[in-house]
Amino acid sequence: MDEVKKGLEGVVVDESRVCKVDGEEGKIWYAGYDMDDLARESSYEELLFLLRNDRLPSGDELDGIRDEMAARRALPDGVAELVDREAERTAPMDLLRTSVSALASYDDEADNLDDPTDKCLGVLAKMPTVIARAHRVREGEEPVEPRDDLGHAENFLYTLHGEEPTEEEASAMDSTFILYAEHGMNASTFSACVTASTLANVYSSLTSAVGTLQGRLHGGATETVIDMLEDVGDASNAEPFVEEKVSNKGKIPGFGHRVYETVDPRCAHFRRHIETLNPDSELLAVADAVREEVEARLGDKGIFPNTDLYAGALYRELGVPPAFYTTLFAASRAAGWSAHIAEQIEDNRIMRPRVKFVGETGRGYVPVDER
Ligand SMILES: CC(=O)SCCNC(=O)CCNC(=O)[C@H](O)C(C)(C)COP(=O)(O)OP(=O)(O)OC[C@H]1O[C@@H](n2cnc3c(N)ncnc32)[C@H](O)[C@@H]1OP(=O)(O)O
Ligand SMILES: O=C([O-])CC(=O)C(=O)O
Repeated sequence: MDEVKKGLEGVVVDESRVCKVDGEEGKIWYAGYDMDDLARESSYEELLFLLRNDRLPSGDELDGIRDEMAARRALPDGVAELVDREAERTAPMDLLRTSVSALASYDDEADNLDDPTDKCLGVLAKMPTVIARAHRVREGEEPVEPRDDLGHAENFLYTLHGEEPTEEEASAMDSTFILYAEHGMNASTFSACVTASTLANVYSSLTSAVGTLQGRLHGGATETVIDMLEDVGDASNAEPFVEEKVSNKGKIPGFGHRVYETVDPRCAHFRRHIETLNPDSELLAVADAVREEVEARLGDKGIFPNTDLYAGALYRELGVPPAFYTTLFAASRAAGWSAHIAEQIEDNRIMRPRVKFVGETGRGYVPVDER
């Protein structure tokens, strides 16, 4: 009864139709569809439709969700002002979290839970706008308003850089949104579900999730990986770097996963896009060299690359500064958060685990002047 499952390892909290992660085989299925196929063939908007409706859209339905997302990209004036005011001094993930929270103030029916997915899509459409705007303000550049004739990923790069991306760049960006979109009951999704289980509004649930993704054991690893690759500097330094980490029992960012016993299947997609955009990427060479050393030393222990190993190197090729990497992970994962929030609300029971009490009882209270 009182067995403690530290880190909730192996605990099954509910049923879900959203995503199957097969950690033994290294496969991901989004609503029954192979993630590998979707990452190559699909678009983020199509995935949003799939997660919402449990089926792929017709051509008209796909146009419909694209138009709907595009129409919801603009920020309320108050949130645009918040971003403009805070972007310089506030870390991007903190600002994204605060902006998601602030969006509740501009929804007259924020607490209405009749169609949580629709409300989440309104937030999800705006997250890239917040990110691009914050980046431009930090750089001392004029914000670029979103365009409704561009897809979700293409529009993000357009608002970030002020010019339309190439087809390869837009396709790589779209892939990153798909790759990071969903991954079962990970920490940030769990956090969203705990908040949703109290019947809090979706702004609260999404804000909880953004906050949870920030940590460097979860989404924040996208940024620590880049710091590590830059510190290593050259592929020839990978061996002594990994040797030193292993002998000091240090954790190497971008490796290890609670679910995978093999390489994370998303790595290959991030990697192939880096190769397409820049076959001479030095960061890619360093990441590959570190990977080879880690697999040789820790593969027996089940330590393999996770999705974050190559993500930063790809974001770099797309011109995204490192401080914004985790915000893009959040903007992508919002798809999964939304789907799980909807499932939670549809068949809800408040989340309320227990802790095993190991403290004392019966301590006699002594008034302060007698201590
Ligand atoms: C999108 C994502 O969130 S993916 C994960 C992103 N996070 C990272 O890349 C950070 C580095 N990785 C880690 O810290 C962990 O692997 C986590 C947080 C992802 C998973 O943690 P857990 O499932 O709790 O594994 P735990 O930390 O207990 O590690 C188990 C063993 O593997 C080792 N290990 C786990 N990850 C690593 C790593 N990255 N480098 C070296 N050793 C590792 C641990 O030292 C531990 O060894 P021990 O049994 O000898 O003490
Ligand atoms: O599933 C997890 O524990 C971590 C995660 O979010 C991911 O790998 O995308």
